[in-house]
Amino acid sequence: MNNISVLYSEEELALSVKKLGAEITEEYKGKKLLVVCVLKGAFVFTADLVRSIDNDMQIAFITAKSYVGTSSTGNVSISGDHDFMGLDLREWDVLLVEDILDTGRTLCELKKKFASMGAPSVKIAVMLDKPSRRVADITPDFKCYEIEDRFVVGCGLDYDERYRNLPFIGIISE
Ligand SMILES: O=P(O)(O)OC[C@H]1O[C@H](OP(=O)(O)OP(=O)(O)O)[C@H](O)[C@@H]1O
Ligand code: HPA
Ligand SMILES: [Mg+2]
Repeated sequence: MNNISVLYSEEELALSVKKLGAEITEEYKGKKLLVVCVLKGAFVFTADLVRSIDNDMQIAFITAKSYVGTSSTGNVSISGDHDFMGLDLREWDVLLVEDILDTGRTLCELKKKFASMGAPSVKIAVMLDKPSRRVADITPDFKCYEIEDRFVVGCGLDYDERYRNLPFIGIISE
């Protein structure tokens, strides 16, 4: 059994997400916003964040996977609906929503992909940023928290597919 200690409680996270939502609302006033949720990890954060953004928007989903246990394989596999509901990406300002920016490999790949489809802007919103582990040159445009190099779980984040349902962000130790 793993030990999990609370890093951010459900209550503090909710406040932080609301604040971020207000910031994003300002940024996208008058723009055509396409929010892209990066599955699986971002499903909880996206559901909370979009309800704190007071703009017209559409929401799409894409799947990206590169971790086994606590290790990045270094190989990001992207799958899912690449048609984006038939939208012409050249008309949409894209906001990629992620649970965590760690080495940066996942978001680097995704940013390139959406830019290559002609989106006028591709920005990044993350719940957690772990800059000390970065190998790709990428920074978040919007973030709730910057964290140290610890493996975290909860609110969508998993350890071998477990703990995504925890309502808080926790640090796991074996
Ligand atoms: O910055 P990086 O080092 O690329 O790490 C961040 C990515 O890793 C996790 O996804 P994972 O590959 O574990 O898949 P999951 O979303 O299904 O959990 C997390 O949800 C991010 O998508
Ligand atoms: O700290 C983490 N926890 C869960 N998944 C992750 N994917 C990258 N970093 C992490
Ligand atoms: Mg993920």
